[in-house]
Parts: sequence; C-alpha cells; structure tokens
Amino acid sequence: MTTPAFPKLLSSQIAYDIARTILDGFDKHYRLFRDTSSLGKRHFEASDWILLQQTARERIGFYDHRVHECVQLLEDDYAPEDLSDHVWREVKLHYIGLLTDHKQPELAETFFNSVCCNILHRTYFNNDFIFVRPAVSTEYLEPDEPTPVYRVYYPGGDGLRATLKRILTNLQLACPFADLDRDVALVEQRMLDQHGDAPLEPNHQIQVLASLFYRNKGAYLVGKRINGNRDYPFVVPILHDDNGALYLDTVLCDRAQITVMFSFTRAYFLVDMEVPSAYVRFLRTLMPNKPRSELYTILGLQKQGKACFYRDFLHHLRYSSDRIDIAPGIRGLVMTVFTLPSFPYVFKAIKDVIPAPKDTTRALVKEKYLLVKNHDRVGRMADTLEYSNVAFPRARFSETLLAELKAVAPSIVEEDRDQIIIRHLYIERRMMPLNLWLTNADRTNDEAALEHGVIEYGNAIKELVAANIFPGDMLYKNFGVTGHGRVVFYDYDEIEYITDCNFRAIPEPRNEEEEMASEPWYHVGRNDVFPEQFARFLLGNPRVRRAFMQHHADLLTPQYWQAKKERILAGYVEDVFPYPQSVRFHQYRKPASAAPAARAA
Ligand SMILES: Nc1ncnc2c1ncn2[C@@H]1O[C@H](COP(=O)(O)OP(=O)(O)OP(=O)(O)O)[C@@H](O)[C@H]1O
Repeated sequence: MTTPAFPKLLSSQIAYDIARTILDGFDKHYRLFRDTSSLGKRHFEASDWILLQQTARERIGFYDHRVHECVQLLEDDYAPEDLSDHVWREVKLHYIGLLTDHKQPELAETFFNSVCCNILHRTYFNNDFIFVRPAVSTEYLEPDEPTPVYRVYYPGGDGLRATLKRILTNLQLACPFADLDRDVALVEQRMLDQHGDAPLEPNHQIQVLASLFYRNKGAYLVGKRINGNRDYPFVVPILHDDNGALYLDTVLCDRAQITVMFSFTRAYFLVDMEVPSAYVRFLRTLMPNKPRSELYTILGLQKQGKACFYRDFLHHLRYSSDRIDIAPGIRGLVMTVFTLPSFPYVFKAIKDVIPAPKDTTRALVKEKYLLVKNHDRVGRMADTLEYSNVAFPRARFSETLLAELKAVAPSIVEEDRDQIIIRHLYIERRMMPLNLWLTNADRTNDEAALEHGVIEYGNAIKELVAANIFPGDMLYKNFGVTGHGRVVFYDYDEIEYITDCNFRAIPEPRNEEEEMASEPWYHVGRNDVFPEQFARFLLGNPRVRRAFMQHHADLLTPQYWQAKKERILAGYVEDVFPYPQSVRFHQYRKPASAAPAARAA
C-alpha cells in the first residue's frame, strides 16, 4: 500500500493563509446562520409567521453565497501557479490544525471541500486534498457558551408534574401560557400512560435540548425521559392561541410520530446551536433509524446532510452488490429515475429533450425543484438533494439504464474508465408510487389500503393547497407512499402557486356543435385550471371513484379551489400539524382555550 506524500514540514505561508481564509469564510457563514436561526424565537414570540417562514427560506441560500465569496477571494489573491499540489496538501493540514477546539469542525470541513472543489477541477478531487472522511472528531464536543446542549431534571424530588412545569418555565418564552398547570397535567398523564407501572429507578431523569425547534407556527421542546436502562423520547409542541397566549398542543411519545415530525417532507427547523453535532447525536438517540444526513438537513444544515449522505452512499455501494436500475412505475417524460434496490433513495436526471405535451426546459425544471426546496413542504413534498458530478461504478449500472441515460440525457452523462459520471442529479427518498399502491390494493381486494391511499392522496392535495402549491400534474403516479403510509408529491415540473392559477368552471355549451366538440371550444388561458375535469383522469377505477367521492368530492369543484386561493391572498397562514389530530389535547380542553380550528395533519 502506498501512503500519500505527507509533508514533514509545513513550510508554505501561502498554504496557511489559504486555510485561514477558508476558515474565516466558514466562521462568517456559521455566524450568520446562527444569528438567523436564533430569530426563530423572536418571530415565534411575535406570532410573525410570514417572517418566520421567510427567515427559514432565506437561510437556505447562505451557504452557496459564502462559498462563492470565499472562492472569489482566493481567486483574486492567488495565481493558479501558486496553488501547486504541494500547497494544497499543506492547506489541508493547516486547516486541521486550525480546527482544534472548533465547535463545528464537521461543517467547516464540508465548507473546505466545497471551496476546494470549486477551485480545483474534478479530476483533482484527490483524496489527499479534501476531507473524504471527517478528520476532526466531534465526540464529546461541548459548547463554550454557558448554555449546555441539553438540561437534565430529576423528577424524584418534586414529582413529574412540577418538574415539567419547571422545564417549560425555564424556557423563558416572552409570552405567557394560557393555563400551564392544565397543559402540564395532560402531558404528565400521557407520559405516565406510556410508562406503565414500571418502578422509578434512581437514575430517573428528563433531558431536554436547551434550544427550542421553530417551524411554521410552532415551537417544539425535544427531549427524553430516562428510567433504568430505558429511555422514552418526547416532543412537546407549543402553540399560540387566538389571544396570543401559549399552550401545549400535545406530547408526542411515539417514536414513529416523532420521526414523521423530522421527516424529509417538511421545512427545515430554526434552532440556535453552538455545537450542531451534539444536537444530531442527541436526536439520534430518539430516532436511531434516521440517518445523520437527514437530521443535519432538517436542522437547516443541508450541505452537511449532503456530505453525510454521499459518504453513506459510498459505504453502501461497497457493502452491496445489486444493480442500479430504472425505478419501478410509469416512466417520466421529464426525468429518468433510477434506483439501487438495496438503498432507499431514487436518483433523478433531467432529460436533454423533453417531449410534448410537456412545455418546459431543463432550466425551468430546475427552477421548479428550487421552488420546492425553498418552500414549506408541509409534510407533502419530498425534499431533494441536488448534486453535480456524481460518480457511480460502471459495473453497478444495468445495461438498460445506461442505454437509456445515453439516449435521453447524453449531455449530462460521461463515461470515465470504470465510472459513470452524472453531471446533474436530484436524489430523494424512494417511495411506493401511489398508482402502484392503488393497483396492488385493487388487485388484492384490499379495500382498506385502497381507501387509505385515496384519503391520503386528497389530504396531501389539500395540505399542498393550503401551502399555496398547485401540483399541476395530479395523476396518482406523481405521488408516493412513504414507509409511514403518508402520501407525498414528488413530480415538480408543472407546479404553480395557487395564487397564480385561475380556477374556472367549464362554461355551458351554447349550441350542439359546442356540446359535441372534442377539444375545448372556449378560450383556455395558460394558468386556467378546470377542477371538474380532474374526474376524467382520477376516477376511472370504480373503487377509487367511490372512496374519492366519499372523502374528497370537493376537490372536483372550482369553488373549493377559488375559496382557498382567496384565503391565501387575504394573508392567512394555515395551521399545519406535523402529527395526527387524534393525539392533540384540544379534545380535553374547555372551549375557552380557543385552540385553532382542526385540520387533518
Ligand atoms: N421518490 C420516488 N420514489 C419512488 N419512485 C419514484 C420517485 N420519484 C419518481 N419515481 C418514479 O419515477 C417516475 C417518474 O418520476 P417523475 O414523476 O418525477 O418524472 P417526470 O418525468 O417528471 O414525470 P412526468 O412525465 O409525469 O412529468 C414516477 O412515475 C415513479 O414511478
């Protein structure tokens, strides 16, 4: 085995200066990221939902701006001939030295990789220059600031209820609680129900993350109760009532429900963290099956999510032998979608030529995917990771897939010895396409599964509508069913804002000729939508029709869509509950508590 040339002496001043510049760039990035994340608390306290959403949206673009800024600085200051291989090797070593005691070393390494890869040509993705694996450990990393990562409370003395009350009071939210005693009693009861009659052990304790998680109209307290060698995760959503006072909407104790709250189909949280790796470590104890990549992403650190994902993927490739092949389902006109059966994600490459009736281009498709990245996905749209230049081992590609990619997307496919490089790719969670789900349910006479699929489909559309999203192409094949049985939309090329659409009733024909016309005889504008027509392509199957008409017939009327549009235009931000209505406390409260109107989550 050859060891890489390791400089025995760090002799280059340029190398040190470059390392310093990159780390300064990262530190500026994280300072701004944290400042912005900490605005979550202020906007929540002020019930400024529009600003809270806007802040979360703006934060997504920060990383690329800072990388770009840093690359620009380095390119202005150094001539290409200054940057020899020798210098790059030293830059990395200096950088590792500078990261001693750094509180976000894993993020700083990823930033380093982004800057380096922007400057160097891809063939230089020499493992000696970048951080293929993390070099600096995040184990036992503690904040410098007085606020710890999590706080520990022992209910043994004062009892569970008083301890819960202290935890909530210690959050020091600027708004009063409407009736904290009432809410805490409900939380306590549910925790006790979950606990059963297991005896309390000497180590009985509650650990809660010091920062709240903010998203949409909610603040979430995240923690776990430990008793003996068992732990019980929980999340408490804190909401505002109509009078501006706070209340606890529920306590989620079920790991599956907690996992759904942190799902890839939701907007990123705003959380103030000095040591993000410690937050991820804590969260993994609540959701051991959730990959670190998805936890970093949901905390708004999506580049770190991407870096972790790619490392996981390479690892998985090494320890699997199946073939990457075209994803099951109806093939798309815009995308070639492929997957590795043993790995729960799909890869999507935009075709070079997009055939009619599609009226779009690669640039427009990318715009729509970006829109979804920046929009609140309300649990109903899959998040995508966007990559450039992804290398796959050629031997793992099926011949059919390779032939298809070369035929439909030659401009983004490159063969390089034993590798296939895809120049642009989206990666998202694999789901069961809803058309396949419904067909299976129909074929096996599984009425319950069929009805579930249809109910969830309608709920998904209704929640998208509330978030100002018109899916455009509403065919079942464009929706998928997640492992938790939720229906999620994943085909974004025809997406529009509800507020940009014009929902119309089909005009009455004025004569027999118009009545018999096979094409619309009336003028149809670019953004005109005729909901009555949805029945034609959604309700062909009688069982599907029955379930649909029972639960979601309103979706076929223009009035439904127009009313929703008007509501959004009037500035109303709908409530989105990332947990089922059935677990909410509102049913136990007196009407005076004025919780917001219920809507299916
Ligand atoms: N996340 C996913 N999980 C599982 N299968 C998927 C996923 N995304 C896409 N597919 C499969 O790939 C097919 C095409 O995907 P998609 O709808 O995104 O492509 P498209 O080219 O935009 O389609 P269309 O022609 O309807 O616009 C889907 O019908 C489905 O079978």
